[in-house]
Amino acid sequence: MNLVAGVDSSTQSCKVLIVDAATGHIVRSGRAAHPDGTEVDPEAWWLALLEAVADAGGLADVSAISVGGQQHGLVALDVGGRVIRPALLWNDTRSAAAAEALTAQFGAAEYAERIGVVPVASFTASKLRWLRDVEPGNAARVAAVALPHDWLSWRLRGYGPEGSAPLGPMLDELCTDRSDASGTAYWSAITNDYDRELLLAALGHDALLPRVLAPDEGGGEVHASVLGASSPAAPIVLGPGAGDNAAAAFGLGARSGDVIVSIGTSGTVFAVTDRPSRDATGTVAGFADASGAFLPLVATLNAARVLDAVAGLLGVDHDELGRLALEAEPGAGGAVLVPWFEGERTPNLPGATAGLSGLTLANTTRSSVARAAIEGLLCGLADGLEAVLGQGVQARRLLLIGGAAQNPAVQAIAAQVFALPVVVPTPGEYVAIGAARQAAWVLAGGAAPEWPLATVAAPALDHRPVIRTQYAAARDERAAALL
Ligand SMILES: Nc1ncnc2c1ncn2[C@@H]1O[C@H](COP(=O)(O)OP(=O)(O)O)[C@@H](O)[C@H]1O
Ligand SMILES: O=C(CO)[C@@H](O)[C@H](O)COP(=O)(O)O
Repeated sequence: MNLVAGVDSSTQSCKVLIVDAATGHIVRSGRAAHPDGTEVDPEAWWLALLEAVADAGGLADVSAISVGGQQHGLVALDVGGRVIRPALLWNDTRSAAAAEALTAQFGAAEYAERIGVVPVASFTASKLRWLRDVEPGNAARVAAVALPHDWLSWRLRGYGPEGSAPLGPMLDELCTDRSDASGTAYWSAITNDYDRELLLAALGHDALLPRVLAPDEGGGEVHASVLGASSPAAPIVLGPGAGDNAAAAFGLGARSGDVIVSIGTSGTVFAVTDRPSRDATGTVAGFADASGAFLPLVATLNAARVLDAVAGLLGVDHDELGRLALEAEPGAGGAVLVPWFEGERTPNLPGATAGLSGLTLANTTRSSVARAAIEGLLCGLADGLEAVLGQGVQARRLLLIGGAAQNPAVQAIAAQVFALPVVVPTPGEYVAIGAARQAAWVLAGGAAPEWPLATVAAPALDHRPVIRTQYAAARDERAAALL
């Protein structure tokens, strides 16, 4: 049996799957936690990757590996390959003003036309501009800019800071892929090239950027010494890797008619298309996918953690939160949670806070609050779905994935919020599965392997328009009050 490994270095944790390259069957798995916070020392991701690999039984019998990772995070490297400051993550909203400054400089329409995205706080370019404005000394030291998955792949190949990596700081060995490059806001999925003028506007000077590999192009080999005791007998081929959403689409084998809704730390709505999108409102980001196509995507900052917070407030676990929510009627008796706990990206209100409204003596109950939390989270994603469909995407079904998609109440309420058939794939780490599929593709060449997708639930369509109608009123009122 030929084994390949797929990694998901996501916001909250690192997950590793060891998979049969021929069938996609998962043979072993491992995981390790990431630190909390919106800025993280990348070394913590590296240590978590090594821990997750060990937890998965090592890579001694593995022939290829690919790394999927959270998008956009800024890993700024100096000339010696050292990380200049903790990485600024996609959910760090301090770069909101920087995003506005970049957009004002070129105009939203020009950004959309040139690179398919308009800057928001999450994108790497906005973080570089923030660095230049707020930490000019650090900005001046930037010799190369990497993303989380690029940097981890580089470390796997044995490169790294002088003195602590076997092959040293060879910055020109940094590689990335189309999907992650498209989340920087200085690489274009339309031209397949970096836009250096946009990089200069962000950072203030030029810097080395990772070489963008083709979807099935090998990105070197894992350096035996970085794996310690589990070092393999034969070389392990490294795939190009991908941004986590693109990796998930690849892992699901998404095709025309599929729209994916992922409820992890971020909430995302996306589809694989054969044409690039250009949304000058900036709501839909025109990213690239992991197969050579495109990935129009809407992201929200507030997703699974909305349920974590409300479960904590009610003093219950996720199962009980779901049970409580299903006790209340659709619409939660008029109680609405607009869940902008961490500011929001869609709509673009980085300074927003959450609000619970419509309370009466009748609906101020644990079950209504639990339902309002799930409805509010899903309504934000339903707004995202509308925007994706507005880009001409055809949708026949919605694939629900991510940590919170495993909750039966989330599945049932999704069938009430979305006016589309909802399908829940078997619970799984689809980002890591996509990375493993990419590794298998690079290893074998030819066409990408076809792995079957098992589904676990398909809740009957039960559309209840009241949920979105009352949410829209509360959302608009809250947004107006914040502006
Ligand atoms: N049954 C569940 N119900 C609701 N939320 C859940 C459930 N299981 C996991 N989660 C939440 O899902 C999140 C992790 O999902 P995941 O997709 O792995 O996130 P990420 O990839 O962003 O790290 C956590 O916030 C966790 O609390
Ligand atoms: O910012 C985005 C997409 O644009 C996020 O989707 C990040 O890629 C983080 O993903 P998770 O860790 O929540 O999976």
